[in-house]
Amino acid sequence: MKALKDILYKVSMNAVSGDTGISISNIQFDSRKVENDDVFVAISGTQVDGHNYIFKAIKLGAKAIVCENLPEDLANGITYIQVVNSNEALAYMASNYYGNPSENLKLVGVTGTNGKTTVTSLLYRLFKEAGYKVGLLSTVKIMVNNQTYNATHTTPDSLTINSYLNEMSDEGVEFCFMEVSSHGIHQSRTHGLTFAGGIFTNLSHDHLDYHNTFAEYRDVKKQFFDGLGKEAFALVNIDDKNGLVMLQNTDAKKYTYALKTYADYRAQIMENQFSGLLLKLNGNELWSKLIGNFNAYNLLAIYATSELLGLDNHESLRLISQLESVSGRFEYLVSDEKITAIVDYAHTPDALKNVLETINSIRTKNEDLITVVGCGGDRDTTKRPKMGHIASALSTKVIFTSDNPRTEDPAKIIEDIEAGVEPQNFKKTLSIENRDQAIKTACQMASANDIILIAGKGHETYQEINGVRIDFDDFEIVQKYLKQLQK
Ligand SMILES: CC(=O)N[C@H]1[C@@H](OP(=O)(O)OP(=O)(O)OC[C@H]2O[C@@H](n3ccc(=O)[nH]c3=O)[C@H](O)[C@@H]2O)O[C@H](CO)[C@@H](O)[C@@H]1O[C@H](C)C(=O)N[C@@H](C)C(=O)N[C@H](CCC(=O)O)C(=O)O
Ligand SMILES: Nc1ncnc2c1ncn2[C@@H]1O[C@H](COP(=O)(O)OP(=O)(O)OP(=O)(O)O)[C@@H](O)[C@H]1O
Ligand SMILES: N[C@H](CCC[C@H](N)C(=O)O)C(=O)O
Ligand SMILES: [Mg+2]
Repeated sequence: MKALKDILYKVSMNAVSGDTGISISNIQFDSRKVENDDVFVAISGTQVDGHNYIFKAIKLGAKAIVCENLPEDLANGITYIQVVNSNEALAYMASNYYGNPSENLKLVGVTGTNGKTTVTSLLYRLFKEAGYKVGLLSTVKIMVNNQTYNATHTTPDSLTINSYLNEMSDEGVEFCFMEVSSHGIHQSRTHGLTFAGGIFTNLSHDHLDYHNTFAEYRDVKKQFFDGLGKEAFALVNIDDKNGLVMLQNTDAKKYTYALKTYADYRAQIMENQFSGLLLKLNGNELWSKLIGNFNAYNLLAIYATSELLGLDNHESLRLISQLESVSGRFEYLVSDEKITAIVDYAHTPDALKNVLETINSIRTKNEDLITVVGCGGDRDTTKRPKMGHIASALSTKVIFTSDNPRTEDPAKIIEDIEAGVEPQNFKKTLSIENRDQAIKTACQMASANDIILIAGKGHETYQEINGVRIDFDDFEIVQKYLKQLQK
């Protein structure tokens, strides 16, 4: 049991009714999880308003209610706290409840449209190899040093974040790298955390269903940097024009990285091949097994962060050169018949363009590039034609297929993608709704030295159709068909 008034430290309150001296058991923001002596935080969401469940929470045993709007009839014996912002209140309460664990370790947040999983996961591995206890909160998985947990979100809710940070702190974890999504910032999931640093990778088209306009999306990302303290560092990619925007109002120490312009951390690409990248990085040579220009940015961010966190430069260059690609990010295999299959999580127009340009820059013109791609349902519909346009313009052949349709009709999603194909590229495209069959067809179409790119789902091991997740793994499927089709 914990004292409610201690949990409310820093929470901005408008009114209090009842006793805040009471002890509470747990914090809940979902009425369905409430048990005796809990405090229920009512949040107005995108689907329903948590305020409608206050009475239900009380029936299940809630002793205290935190809400933005007080109900008309206040129940006897219940403490009501009216707050300015329920999401922010929840974030402070979660942090207080777990003893402010973000202060016990060096927490680094990575934000941007693409590259967050790559940068956080590789930083996790780098610092582990350097001998530290490390934590990771990422799209792919959560790590508390050596313990693995499944991830449900890129940035979990504030209670979950603080619970993992608490476990990390108990384990003696010194560094934690976490992805900070725009949804996470907007819903204050990271509010009140003490960050040792923040990294901005890039900004391009995504999530415009949620944020309405690109400017709104950018400003949400900027809020993360506005919230950093003066002891923290803010490290931004200034080849992206939004990099400097992120630094405009931050108190943090400012650092920049770039390939194309002068910056604190800069690199030149000396070689870019299928076997990896050779970079000149702040005067040092760095060989990496990672592939593609965009990974040069990720490597720069990783190197800069390791220096800002105090790692020896030569040691970190040595360790970075040993890092392998992250699961589902440019993961590839070469079949006995010399067909290369690449599985990549590119699910935004920019990521797809980067990955296709990378493949085109390292393949010879007589090899075909066959792309299999779809778009997720219940997500930004405006990125669909853009992805259709890019895939058909930059590949020799394209098969449009289903991604995670969620509650949408996959055929309709494919139509949206096809709408972006320019007439001269029509003949390169075909559509096969069944993703398994689409991958099989790509394997049948390919001959020796051709490259198959399967984009959009990367590490995912499921396909979500109408709320049900069926087993589905792009990598396993392409591996299976390439083997089966061996002559
Ligand atoms: C659009 C979105 O971000 N939604 C998140 C949000 O849910 P919501 O606002 O829709 O919640 P709601 O259903 O309207 O309910 C409002 C409140 O009423 C409560 N409630 C509801 C029903 C009930 O019976 N009782 C009750 O108390 C709910 O617990 C909630 O507190 O808050 C929930 C709790 O934190 C999240 O789980 C949920 O993530 C959904 C599942 C989701 O799919 N989110 C995706 C879009 C997301 O967050 N993605 C980002 C980024 C991905 C990227 O960058 O590529 C991520 O960080 O993962
Ligand atoms: N720095 C980068 N710039 C542009 N594209 C990138 C970069 N890094 C990775 N990508 C591309 O974006 C895809 C997704 O990368 P990654 O998973 O690291 O991004 P993310 O920001 O974590 O995405 P999400 O928003 O889904 O969590 C990769 O598979 C690759 O195609
Ligand atoms: N974090 C991203 C992942 C998209 C992956 C893609 N496979 C899809 O399902 O749309 C999102 O939730 O928008
Ligand atoms: Mg991610």
